[in-house]
Amino acid sequence: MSAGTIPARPRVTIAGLADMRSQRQPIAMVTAYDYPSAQIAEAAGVDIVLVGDSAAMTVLGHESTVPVTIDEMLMLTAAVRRGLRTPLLVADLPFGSYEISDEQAITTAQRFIKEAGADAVKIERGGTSVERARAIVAAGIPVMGHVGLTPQTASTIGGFRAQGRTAEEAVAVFRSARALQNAGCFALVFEAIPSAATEAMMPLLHLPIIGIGAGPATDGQVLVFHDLLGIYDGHAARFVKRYAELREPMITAVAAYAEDVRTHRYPAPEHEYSMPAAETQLLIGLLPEPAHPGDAVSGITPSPATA
Ligand SMILES: Nc1nc(=O)c2c([nH]1)NC[C@@H]1CN(c3ccc(C(=O)N[C@@H](CCC(=O)O)C(=O)O)cc3)CN21
Ligand SMILES: CC(C)C(=O)C(=O)O
Ligand SMILES: [Mg+2]
Repeated sequence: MSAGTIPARPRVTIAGLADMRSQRQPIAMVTAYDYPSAQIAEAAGVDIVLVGDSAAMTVLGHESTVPVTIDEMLMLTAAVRRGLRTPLLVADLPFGSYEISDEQAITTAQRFIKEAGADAVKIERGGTSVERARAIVAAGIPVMGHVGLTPQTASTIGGFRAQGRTAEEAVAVFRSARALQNAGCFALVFEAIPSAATEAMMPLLHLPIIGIGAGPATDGQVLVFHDLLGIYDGHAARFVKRYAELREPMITAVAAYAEDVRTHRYPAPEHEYSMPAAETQLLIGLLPEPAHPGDAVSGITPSPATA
């Protein structure tokens, strides 16, 4: 069945996500960073697409999420917008783009809505981020929170490590989650939190919780596009499940192309454009005389010795 024959799914809304939580209908979320990955997420029928600042690592090759800029994230988000219709489009606000003041947070969030077409933004952590979330929501922009392993501040939490593994730490995660809920967030990401801790918190929260490495008790799951497709070369976290191993076939395809070029198997006749024979004859008359033997071959500058 071609995509055109499938009836259009209604757009996913924030109210619709709340309904999914109350009806215990799991929410599927995936990251995307460009037009083709957005089209794939659309065709796959996911509920939420996140333009994650993980782009810093998966797309831009940085070692953490910290270096990605607002302008880089805007460019990626705008590309995803062009490939997406149905899922809710959430954009990560990058490190340094919302922490300074409510004014900075609102200004940055507005750019993602106005310039890139995001439906909502996501910010990390409790603490001062709770006030930022409240301010952005008050400015009319939906906010998703993110607690547990917060990669933007990995250096202050001991690296890319699970959070809330002691009762005391788990209570701190819960307090952040509850504060973000009270600040008006429409959903939260729980990242790298023991399943038992997540399970204990779920009945105490009323908004959709999307987990990544937070066990099965959450209302939904999120995975990074490149991780689930097997095209990310870096270390895979414990929570990653690979649904495909696309890196090897991609390398094989590009290597086959290079080999075809080197052995003159590409391009074949079906890849060529044709020209009427009479036009070719006319062209030869119009072009300068071919070079004489010993002259420079076209495109190659003669060396002083042979010139
Ligand atoms: N490709 C990719 N996938 C991600 O899920 C992801 C990113 N990049 N970049 C931003 C953050 C970083 N994330 C990460 C990265 C590594 C681990 C990891 O390897 N953790 C170890 C140690 C856990 C522990 O001991 O507590 C693991 O084995 O899971 C976890 C989350 C999640 N996010
Ligand atoms: C892993 C998800 C939640 C994320 O924040 C990202 O991809 O940047
Ligand atoms: Mg992120």
